[in-house]
Amino acid sequence: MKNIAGLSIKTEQSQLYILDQTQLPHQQSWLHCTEVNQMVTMIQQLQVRGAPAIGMAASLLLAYRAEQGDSREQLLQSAEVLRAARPTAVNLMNNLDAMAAALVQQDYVGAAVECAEQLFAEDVQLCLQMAAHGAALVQPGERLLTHCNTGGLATAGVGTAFGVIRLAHQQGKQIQLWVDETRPLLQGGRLTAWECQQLGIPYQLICDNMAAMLMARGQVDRIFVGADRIAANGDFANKVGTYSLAVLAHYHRIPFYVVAPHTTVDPGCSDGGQIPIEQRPAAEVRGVSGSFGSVCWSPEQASVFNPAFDVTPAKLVTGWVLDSGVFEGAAVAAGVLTRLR
Ligand SMILES: CSC[C@H]1O[C@H](OP(=O)(O)O)[C@H](O)[C@@H]1O
Repeated sequence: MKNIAGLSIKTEQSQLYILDQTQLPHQQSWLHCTEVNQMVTMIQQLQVRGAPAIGMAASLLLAYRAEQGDSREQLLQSAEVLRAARPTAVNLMNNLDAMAAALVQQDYVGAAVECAEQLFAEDVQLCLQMAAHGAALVQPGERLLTHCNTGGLATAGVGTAFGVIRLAHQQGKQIQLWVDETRPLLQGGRLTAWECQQLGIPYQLICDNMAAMLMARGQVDRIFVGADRIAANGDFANKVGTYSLAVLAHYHRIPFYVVAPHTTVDPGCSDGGQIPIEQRPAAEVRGVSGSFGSVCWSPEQASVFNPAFDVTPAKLVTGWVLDSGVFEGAAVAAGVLTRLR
């Protein structure tokens, strides 16, 4: 396996390393990953996270196991174990489907390694294409808002929604960025803020419940969010809190865009009601933990509802920024998303 250098995933001398995102922004800790169950834990604990990144980590782990001499049968079984790690991000399933197709070839070791490397390289390019299409929508001086983390930490490349924002900044458009902290796991406050610091993007961190006031004050010009799975009709699942942003944007007539590669579209889901939504541990809502320590601020017996994602209906979306272009309501209603692959 050749050397690969992503912001949160890298291979060196055929060994796989994952940047532990639960320790960011205060600690950069690279974890050496060699085992399937270890990768499952990393995905489930969001040490590696983000729809494309999850898929890349899983496929590269399988390629590593192939080079270690695992049999075809072992590798196909490992792919099924990895597939069950998290249910919503369809990129995980798509990557594992591609790896399974490679594993039936006679030289399954070489095919698995080549497939994993190609998937990574493809996502790098898809990110650049999404960024170009999306940044063209951004007018000079706009105040943008984003939710969760959709940058290099969540992908193999520059990101999805954050890749758009990053390129608009690099194009000198003088954008300002509102960053939703994104409770409960704070992907915005910890990870997007960290990526903004690395890139010199002017941002202000807000609690999720402050977005409405900013929109009411006319201080948000455009919203870009990512996606974990897009249904055939354009409904999409994304980090919980996205739906409320979309409703607010609709009410305040603010352009609202979802940014994702075509590998996040699931033609098998006719609408958002068919997207499986991951339910996560109660402890994540009762308190918080990370490199800064941990604290539980709720009664330990507090009953908790903790869906990792919510579904935004297509009717609330201004446009879908994909690697092949920007699509608006009529095209999506006509089924364009199902003809992209
Ligand atoms: C570029 S996809 C990022 C996508 O994944 C995040 O979820 P999680 O942090 O739970 O993996 C969030 O939904 C982002 O939009």
